[in-house]
Amino acid sequence: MTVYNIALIGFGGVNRALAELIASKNPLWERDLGFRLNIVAVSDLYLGSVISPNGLDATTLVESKFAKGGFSQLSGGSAEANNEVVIKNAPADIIVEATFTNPKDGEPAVSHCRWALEGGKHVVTTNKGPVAIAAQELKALAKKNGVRFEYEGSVMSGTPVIRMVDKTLAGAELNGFEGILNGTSNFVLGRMETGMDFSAAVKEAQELGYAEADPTADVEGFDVRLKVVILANELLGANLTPDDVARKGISGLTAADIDTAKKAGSRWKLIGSAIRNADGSVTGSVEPKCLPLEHPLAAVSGATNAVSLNTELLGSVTVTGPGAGRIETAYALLSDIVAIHNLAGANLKKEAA
Ligand SMILES: NC(=O)C1=CN([C@@H]2O[C@H](COP(=O)(O)OP(=O)(O)OC[C@H]3O[C@@H](n4cnc5c(N)ncnc54)[C@H](O)[C@@H]3O)[C@@H](O)[C@H]2O)C=CC1
Ligand SMILES: N[C@@H](CC=O)C(=O)O
Repeated sequence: MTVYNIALIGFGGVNRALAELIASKNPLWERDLGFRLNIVAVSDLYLGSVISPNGLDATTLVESKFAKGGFSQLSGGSAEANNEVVIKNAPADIIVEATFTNPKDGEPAVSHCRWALEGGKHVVTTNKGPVAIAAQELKALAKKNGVRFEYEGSVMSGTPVIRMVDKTLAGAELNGFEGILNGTSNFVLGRMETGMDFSAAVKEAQELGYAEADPTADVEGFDVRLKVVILANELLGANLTPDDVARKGISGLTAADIDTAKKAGSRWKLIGSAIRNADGSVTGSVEPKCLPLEHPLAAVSGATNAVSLNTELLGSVTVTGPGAGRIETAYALLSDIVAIHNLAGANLKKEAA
């Protein structure tokens, strides 16, 4: 039986959801995917950190109501989030990075990824910071150390846009994309259409686990800007940084704007896009657009995301699916681990007794 030892960095909505899945689905994964996951360490800013070489019980981790610093109660635990010690010293095959996204410089998550890859540990992450800001460096580091840096959940949560386009649209000649890439802002706009106030709608998105720790990132377009950078660099071969992408969020939209659009048979959406220019350069942008109801992105509601890919050979191909949510995003981490598992010659497989 193949067992992957994993260390969770950050134990908020997403990594907690992964632990929930581990608690209930390991037997299914063993049967259908050929591996099970064993949590050997967790580190969280609020809860502290713990290393348990034989593995922590996922159900206990999920069900215990730990107070601040509560991991100190566990054997091998500390009230401090000793991320560096955990990443470097825990006997993990895979580091699962799901701390806050820092849209400015990606830190400290970039360092978390660096420490892991330098130590020959795979990284799977839903954190957009390291991917948008340091993907080239981290991919090169992974290659040098014979491991993988995987980040499917950094765009559109568990909806497999990065891997799907990479694998199944190869050769279709992608010229650009436009999409709804932030679940929170789409959810908020939908709620405002029903008459809900902006702040109440943001609060609801936070309660549902969609929003960033600071929801300004969602409603002001910073989150979409990172996702445009990730998709443009990954799928269009661009070399954009967040500062290269023009950005405008939805906070300036009033109830009257929403109402006027509705009466005109249209709907406001926060659109992230990128196009390849005639000279080969790529331009990205984030802005609210008032779309006619017949537009393919106009009907995308709630925390659902969608991206229309403009290809030379197929025309427009639209991928749609969950764009946020705890379990949905934890699934992205699982899909990254499946990708690692499926790689021929992966040297991390361990035959348990
Ligand atoms: N929730 C969602 O729907 C999605 C989230 N993401 C990204 O996944 C990551 C995790 O998201 P959530 O779990 O929803 O966030 P969250 O805010 O619920 O949890 C983040 C956790 O990380 C911990 N943390 C923050 N900085 C830390 C540090 N330096 N060291 C150790 N722990 C630290 C916090 O204490 C918190 O428990 C974020 O980067 C987010 O942008 C990506 C796609 C979808
Ligand atoms: N806060 C983000 C979560 C996923 O990246 C969103 O709402 O889309």
